[in-house]
Amino acid sequence: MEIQEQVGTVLDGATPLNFPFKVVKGDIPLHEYVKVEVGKNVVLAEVVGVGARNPIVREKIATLGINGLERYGYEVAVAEVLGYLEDGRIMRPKYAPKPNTPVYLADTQTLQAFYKGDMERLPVYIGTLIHREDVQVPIHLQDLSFHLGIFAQTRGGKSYLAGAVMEKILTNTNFPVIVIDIHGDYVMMDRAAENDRKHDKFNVIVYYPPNAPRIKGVTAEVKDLKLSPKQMTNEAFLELLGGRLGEIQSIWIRKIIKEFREKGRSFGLKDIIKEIESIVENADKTSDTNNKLQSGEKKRLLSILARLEDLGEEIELPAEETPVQEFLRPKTLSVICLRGLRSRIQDVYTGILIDLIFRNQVAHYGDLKKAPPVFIFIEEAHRVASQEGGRYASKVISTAIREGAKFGLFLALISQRPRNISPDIMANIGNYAVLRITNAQDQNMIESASESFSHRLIDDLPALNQGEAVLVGPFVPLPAIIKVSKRETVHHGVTPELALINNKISELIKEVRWERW
Ligand SMILES: Nc1ncnc2c1ncn2[C@@H]1O[C@H](COP(=O)(O)OP(=O)(O)OP(=O)(O)O)[C@@H](O)[C@H]1O
Repeated sequence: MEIQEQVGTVLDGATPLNFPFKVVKGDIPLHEYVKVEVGKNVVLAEVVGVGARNPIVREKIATLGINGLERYGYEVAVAEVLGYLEDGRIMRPKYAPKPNTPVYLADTQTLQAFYKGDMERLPVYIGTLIHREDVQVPIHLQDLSFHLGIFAQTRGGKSYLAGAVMEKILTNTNFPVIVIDIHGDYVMMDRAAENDRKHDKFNVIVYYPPNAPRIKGVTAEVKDLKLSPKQMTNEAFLELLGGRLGEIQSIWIRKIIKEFREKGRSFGLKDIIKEIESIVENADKTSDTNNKLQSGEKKRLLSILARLEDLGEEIELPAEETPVQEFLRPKTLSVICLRGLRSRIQDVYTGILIDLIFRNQVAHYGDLKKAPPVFIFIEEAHRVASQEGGRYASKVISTAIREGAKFGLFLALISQRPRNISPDIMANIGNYAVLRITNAQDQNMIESASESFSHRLIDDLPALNQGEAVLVGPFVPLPAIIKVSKRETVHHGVTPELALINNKISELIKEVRWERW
């Protein structure tokens, strides 16, 4: 049994929601947890305001420089009531604590009882309370059915935290995880952080589109990501071509793709190019005027051809396909590495993959081999789920986030600009892991999208340090500010250490001079 440490006394003006108290011992930092008796219940509260008072030191007196007045000073804190426990459930009190009631520091045991993982809801632990490194905060994977938003400004620690959630899912459950990796932050997750050697906790497969630049030093299994035009919707294929196609041009493309589909054969980008070339050639050769192309028509086909050839220079769309169920193997992380591709291509790839997985989950719902529950993490979500309506990826994500959870599709959107995410998509995010954010528009977007994100928590966001996050939503027993624990696997998004690199370059320069000499 821990000894109760009184740190304050409740002052006048308490309500069931919050209460001021005079600090009687030590310094109480913001976000410290205290407990107080209300009736028969022990109520937990979080310190949300701290201030120093001294009734003697008024402005006039302060200028006189009188010694010894400090002893009349004291501190006052304000605590926000979190609740009390009844049969393991957190209840809100209906009464205020009485003035003059002692306020105690919440001991580890009490705090851990509030932040208790419910085994039925699959708890995993990614961090500890910021002032209490001995109190683990659970997040319940079951409640990721309300999806997750991971938001922070650049270098705030988003991908570090996302990787922590992924490694916990993969280590503690059999579910597959897919990450759309725009910057190559997750490609080293097959290695243990402690010794940089391969671990055997889960499998990691890194997929690159053919022709996409590859990252050096990857030790995970590497495969080609083969997406064929046959797997794509017409809309996705047209968006890959970029820019605005004329109506008749898109009718041509739809017609050609339809004919390929009807033949039931696999086909790639090259086959579509060949088909158009042969239409133009045959029309040129024929003497039958009915089969000749009008000059406008020929121009249109040639312009489509040029667009297809340009696309072929950027990416290869083979006739072969990577079967979507390959990404759904148990305990496997599929890293879809799109680093180095143009953002338009990255966005369409993201849309195609989410669409394929969503359709697979719907088609094979209930078949645990073909369509197990899957967690999908999407980087740069402000681009692919942006509010500039009508874009393919955004439409696909909007459908997946609205309807996917029923079919075992749990999404995590990662972004440094939540203000650009479509409000329709934001409205479907129930859980938040938010790190440091100073931009007011981003803060407003989060506050207006989330019922559980109080204004008080929003005010805390600019003051967070790197690696500190506010967790809010049904996936945590109570809102919490945590320090994200050290990663178990290697994070490839580490900020380059300039001093170290500079020294290495100096050595290289020395070596070159020595050789010349
Ligand atoms: N909890 C943590 N403990 C230790 N280091 C951390 C932690 N969180 C983040 N970092 C470090 O901070 C740096 C930035 O983190 P991270 O790559 O996750 O940022 P990000 O928000 O994804 O950045 P970007 O927007 O540039 O992709 C990295 O060097 C990472 O190793």
